[in-house]
Amino acid sequence: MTAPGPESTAARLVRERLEISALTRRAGAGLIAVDVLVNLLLGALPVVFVVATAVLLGKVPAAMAGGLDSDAWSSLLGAFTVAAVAFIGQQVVAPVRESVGELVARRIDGRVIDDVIAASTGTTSVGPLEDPQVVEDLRTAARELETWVQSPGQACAGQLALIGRYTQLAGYAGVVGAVFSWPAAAGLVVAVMLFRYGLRGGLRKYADVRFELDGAELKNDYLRALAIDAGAAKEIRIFGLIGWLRGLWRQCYLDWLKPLWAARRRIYLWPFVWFTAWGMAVTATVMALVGRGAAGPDPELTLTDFALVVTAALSALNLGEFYRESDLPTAVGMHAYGAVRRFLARIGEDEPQPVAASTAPAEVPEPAATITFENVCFHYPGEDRMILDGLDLTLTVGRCTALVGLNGAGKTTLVKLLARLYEPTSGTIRLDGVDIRSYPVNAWRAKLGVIFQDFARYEVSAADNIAFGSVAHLDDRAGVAAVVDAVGLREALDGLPRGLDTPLARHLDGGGDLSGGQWQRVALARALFALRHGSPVLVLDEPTASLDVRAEAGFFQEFTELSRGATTLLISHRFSTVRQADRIVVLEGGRVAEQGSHDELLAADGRYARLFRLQADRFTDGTDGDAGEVAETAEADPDAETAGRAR
Ligand SMILES: Nc1ncnc2c1ncn2[C@@H]1O[C@H](COP(=O)(O)OP(=O)(O)OP(=O)(O)O)[C@@H](O)[C@H]1O
Repeated sequence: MTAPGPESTAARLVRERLEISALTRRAGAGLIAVDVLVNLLLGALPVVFVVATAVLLGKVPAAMAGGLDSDAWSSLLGAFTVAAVAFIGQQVVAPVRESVGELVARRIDGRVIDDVIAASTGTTSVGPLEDPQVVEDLRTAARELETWVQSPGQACAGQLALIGRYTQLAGYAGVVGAVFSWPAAAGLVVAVMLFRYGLRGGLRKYADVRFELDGAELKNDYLRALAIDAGAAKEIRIFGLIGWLRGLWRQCYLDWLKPLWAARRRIYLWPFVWFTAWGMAVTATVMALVGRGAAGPDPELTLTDFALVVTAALSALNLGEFYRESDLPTAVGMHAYGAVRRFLARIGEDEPQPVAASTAPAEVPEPAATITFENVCFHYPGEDRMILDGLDLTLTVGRCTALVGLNGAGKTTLVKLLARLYEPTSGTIRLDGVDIRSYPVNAWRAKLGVIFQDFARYEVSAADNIAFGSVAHLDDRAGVAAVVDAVGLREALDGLPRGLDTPLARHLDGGGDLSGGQWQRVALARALFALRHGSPVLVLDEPTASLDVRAEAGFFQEFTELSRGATTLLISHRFSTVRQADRIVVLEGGRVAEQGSHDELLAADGRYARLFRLQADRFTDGTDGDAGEVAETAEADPDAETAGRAR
């Protein structure tokens, strides 16, 4: 199969317009009909006004001569009424058109946002959301959708607004053709379209350049957010990064704008001169023809006709201008929609295919004996390096398995595979002998309560933050209160303005915030809540990293009690936590290097024992007790890094 060649500009323009037309349909037939009608009206009314005004002028001499009671005066009044209605009608319809256009744009953007959200949240795997190209397309689309200025919806509304402008042009050309000459009318249309072609071509190229510089614009957005967000505010001040940040931001801003300015000069100047010259030549010819038609002893045109043709021709030529409501929104909005379409197309590409249904039921049975990783290999999409390389591991149901290993050994990656956020590159994960991929993914995930190292901190009430562990039981206040007590959060939450109902974000009305360790307890409570509502497999990635020494010491004892009967996978660098697990697994080189109980591993005197003793040596030197870090040892021996974080 040969790869498709580059698309010609004309083909791209046609394709983009067809895509936008197809998108426009999503505003709904009724709303589109109203928009088209309003645009037709807005296009016709100025033409009616021009004709009525010219007719009015032509009737003035006869009306003046005939007096107030004459038919000529009545006829004058009739023309005046038509002109007045056309004029007032324009003033009334113009804002209506704005509103209807805005409604069309918002409705379409709402649907596009729905699509984007559905696609982002609908993937089985999180892989596509970490693909740099997908992320960039999503950010580009989101930027235009959030500002509502040059969004896909605005492109649709802008395209519909052209109906008004071109109706007007057709009306003026019709007047010139009917009253004077059809070739002159055609010449006017050609002149206007030449102006428009030059202008829209320039805008299209400008939009191309703008989107080519997307990377630079996104970098600017990042630096601006970095400067004003609270997240990095502390470090920026303490490390004196303000000057660096300002300088970099200024540099990035110029790196983005300078090519844009240069392109703008290049894009607009010569095409503008070229098309304007042609447009003016055609215009001059038409006007000369009109002048000749009105001159001489036996003119083709009466005075009224002449006034009408000149006004219509000049009004038509005015339409060669930039259309504020249409040109830029269409040019940029179409690009934004291109980004949306690319995002929607790519996000589905890496989706794992379910294995053949075999004999597995749609419901996931209660784990009975084991969860096994069989010869599992895995590398992240787009990367060659194997993170897991022939991993064989058995988790015994109802027991606690601790997973240890150096930073980057692949512990969190293993959890992602267990939760089917990624699928193994090869190998299989089984529940009691059945490939977990043969179950519906959501049914499988409902069996898990996973708290990652970087667990989510939702800006909702404390109660919901916990109850999200089992969203079907969001109203179970007694259950929430029970796990709050279990993880020792009662006092901290009672101290918040609205207790359990306090939104956990200070910028929200009546909101409050928690310390890092308190947030970690919220995450633990979420896992417990999941467990109590039917998720028998608990995975805790660094559950004690932010707990104080006393809380950490009590953690395991309490948690064993609370999670009795659950299958627990515990990842920790703290050996005081790890040692109490039923089984400990050391991960190294993408495989299990050692496994056994704490005593067995110490007796085997292997890697675990060495790491543990490094910690124990520190522990027994009497200087910093259980809370001591093995910093010096870790620095001296990279192998000691795990132990260095163990307390
Ligand atoms: N989305 C990703 N894309 C590419 N590589 C990744 C991705 N996430 C993690 N990695 C890489 O995979 C390797 C294993 O990471 P993982 O987070 O599983 O390690 P870990 O054992 O949990 O480490 P730590 O103890 O520091 O938490 C690391 O080298 C990391 O850089």
